[in-house]
Amino acid sequence: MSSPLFPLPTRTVAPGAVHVPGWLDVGRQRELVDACRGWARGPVPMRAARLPSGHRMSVRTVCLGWHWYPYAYSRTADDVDGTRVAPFPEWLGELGRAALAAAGEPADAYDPDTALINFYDEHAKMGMHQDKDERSREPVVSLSIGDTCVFRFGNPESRGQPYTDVELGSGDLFVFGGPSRLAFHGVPAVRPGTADPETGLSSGRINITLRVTGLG
Ligand SMILES: O=C(O)CCC(=O)C(=O)O
Ligand SMILES: [Fe+2]
Repeated sequence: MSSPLFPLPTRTVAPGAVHVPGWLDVGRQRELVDACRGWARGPVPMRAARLPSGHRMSVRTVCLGWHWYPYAYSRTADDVDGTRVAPFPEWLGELGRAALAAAGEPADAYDPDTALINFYDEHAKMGMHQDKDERSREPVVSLSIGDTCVFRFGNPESRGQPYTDVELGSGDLFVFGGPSRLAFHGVPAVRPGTADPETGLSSGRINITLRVTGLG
């Protein structure tokens, strides 16, 4: 729920990894859903990225600022149609700074230059991985809207234990930086039917991550 009667407290899941439940109010979530609908239309269409194995990811993704594909960033979507990716809007950078401040992290100098917008249908998952294609080790800011998911947050050494399964609901913020910046993480399950239609997303889950690429 985005506006629970008794909001869950902020929780440090691992050093540098902070979960802030219900950070985005429903109005803000609705604005983000509308913006995501626009970004998904283009200039680069939302797509399921193809992995080096030849398989496609079950999650569909569109990017701003820099286009991510397994496993690099570029200014043009060379694995889709060669189009230049949409710019990263300044207001998302401001949202990123507000997010870090809400998580109790230093925020003033945070200047993300890319956003990955992931859409999960009820069957989509994301395997355990590190976000390591960025040259910068500035924190990742993650925002969730729609269906609740299980977010598995682990350690920088391996895909295995120790990890913590966190339920990320609509409006939740999760920040990982510092000693957890390269922690393995993934989404083993989405819980269908848990979205609040008030956000404008009646089914499925959107996840937006803001990152600093450190690329020129
Ligand atoms: O969907 C999520 O919560 C995580 C997404 C993620 O790990 C990624 O895009 O690299
Ligand atoms: Fe990730």
